[in-house]
Amino acid sequence: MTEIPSAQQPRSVSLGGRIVLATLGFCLLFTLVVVGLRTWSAWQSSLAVMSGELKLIAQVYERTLSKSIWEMDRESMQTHIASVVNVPSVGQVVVTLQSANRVPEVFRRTREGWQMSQLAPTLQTQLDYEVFPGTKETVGTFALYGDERVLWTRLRAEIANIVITQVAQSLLLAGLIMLLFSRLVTVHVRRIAQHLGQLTPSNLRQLLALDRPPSRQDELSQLVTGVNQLQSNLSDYLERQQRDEKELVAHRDHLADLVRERTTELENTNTRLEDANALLDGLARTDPLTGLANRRHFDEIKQIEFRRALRTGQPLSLLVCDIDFFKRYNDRYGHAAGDQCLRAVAEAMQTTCSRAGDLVARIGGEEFAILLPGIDAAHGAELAAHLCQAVAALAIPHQDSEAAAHVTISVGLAQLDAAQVERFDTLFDQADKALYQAKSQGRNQVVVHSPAAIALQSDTGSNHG
Ligand SMILES: Nc1nc2c(ncn2[C@@H]2O[C@H](COP(=O)(O)OP(=O)(O)OP(=O)(O)O)[C@@H](O)[C@H]2O)c(=O)[nH]1
Repeated sequence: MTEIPSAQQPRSVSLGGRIVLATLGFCLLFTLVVVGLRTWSAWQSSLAVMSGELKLIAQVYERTLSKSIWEMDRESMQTHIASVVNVPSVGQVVVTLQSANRVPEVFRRTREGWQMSQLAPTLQTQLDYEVFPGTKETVGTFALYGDERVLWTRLRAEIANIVITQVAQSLLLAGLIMLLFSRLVTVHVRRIAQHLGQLTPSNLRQLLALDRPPSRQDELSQLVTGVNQLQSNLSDYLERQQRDEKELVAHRDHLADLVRERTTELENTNTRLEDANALLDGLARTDPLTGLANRRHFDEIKQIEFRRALRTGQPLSLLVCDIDFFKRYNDRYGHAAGDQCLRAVAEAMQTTCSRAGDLVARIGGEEFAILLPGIDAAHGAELAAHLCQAVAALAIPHQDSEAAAHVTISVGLAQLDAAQVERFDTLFDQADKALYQAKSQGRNQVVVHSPAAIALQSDTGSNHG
């Protein structure tokens, strides 16, 4: 799960807190507007009250003042004017006496600190005295000026009242909204957040339920339905995925088994083929009668050893052997006996030249070639002599041989002279010539090729050149 680093996380402000702040802001604005309206209204009603008061004062004092003026009772008039100006809402009282023959006389009484104002109401009324019933005489005018300070004092008291009630009202409203929002929304949103935070693939089947009447259908119930639907879909999807994964694993295992079986089969087949190939290869390189290497094998090895000797400078000797008077042997003892003789001679040769690297091959009817890597002519000649002795030791009777009473062989030997010989065939010719020489010298002997054409006589009693 990817977590947002704390440094990048925005500062957490609860939804309820935002609602409260918004409500308080709205209430403040509302309070300002209402306070303004109510203040204007209070001012208007204050003006109306003061006008009413002035009117009432005028009604109360009109008759007594008219009487005092008519009766010329100045003292009483002054007393009345003084008592009028003592009424709190009155700032100034002006009484003007009218007389037909005289200049109007003005009596003015002003409250201390009062100033003429355009805002405070003013009331001017005519003073009439009823001399006789039904006969009225105008004696003067009576002007009352309201005191603006009283208006402001009253307004201040009213404003305080308005502000206190309005603020209390707004605070109560904000508190109520916060409480309702918390109970109806915030607590459930927290529950949903907690539920989502605890969700794991293993508890997707545990559905979300809010602690409130199920009959309540609103945005929260839609959210709960959506969350549960999402969980259900996710759970189904995960189950399908797990099932598919299991099937996939089973298929994979089955496929692996098949591949293993097939591989084993192929390996067995390959092993059998390799064995068969090795067998065929062996057969292709083996002389079926004697079990020695055949001509083909000899031709392969001779090139390898020839090149190795040229490269390393190690000596390489070649023996070419031939059974003496073998035609006569066949003629006297029969072909099967001839085969038996060939097998016995071959075994004797193989036993004598059994050093690693020696190669004994049957290269013709009764002709054999022996490759002796690392062996020089002197050592090779000794080995050839041992060969002749080994064949003689077989004591195979040969009545028609002119060389001995038993089967004998003649051997031609040549050592590779790397300075002179460039092809193996040359070495073979040299050994073959030495063999020819051994034959012509009476057989049953070893002849080593050399310019002097040395012939050695074997221990069998025959001559060696
Ligand atoms: N039994 C048998 N005889 C074979 C085989 N291969 C060749 N021969 C015989 O070997 C004889 C070789 O005779 P020649 O080449 O005249 O030589 P040789 O009689 O040994 O006389 P020299 O070599 O001069 O001593 C032939 O009679 C072939 O038939 C074989 O596999 N089995």
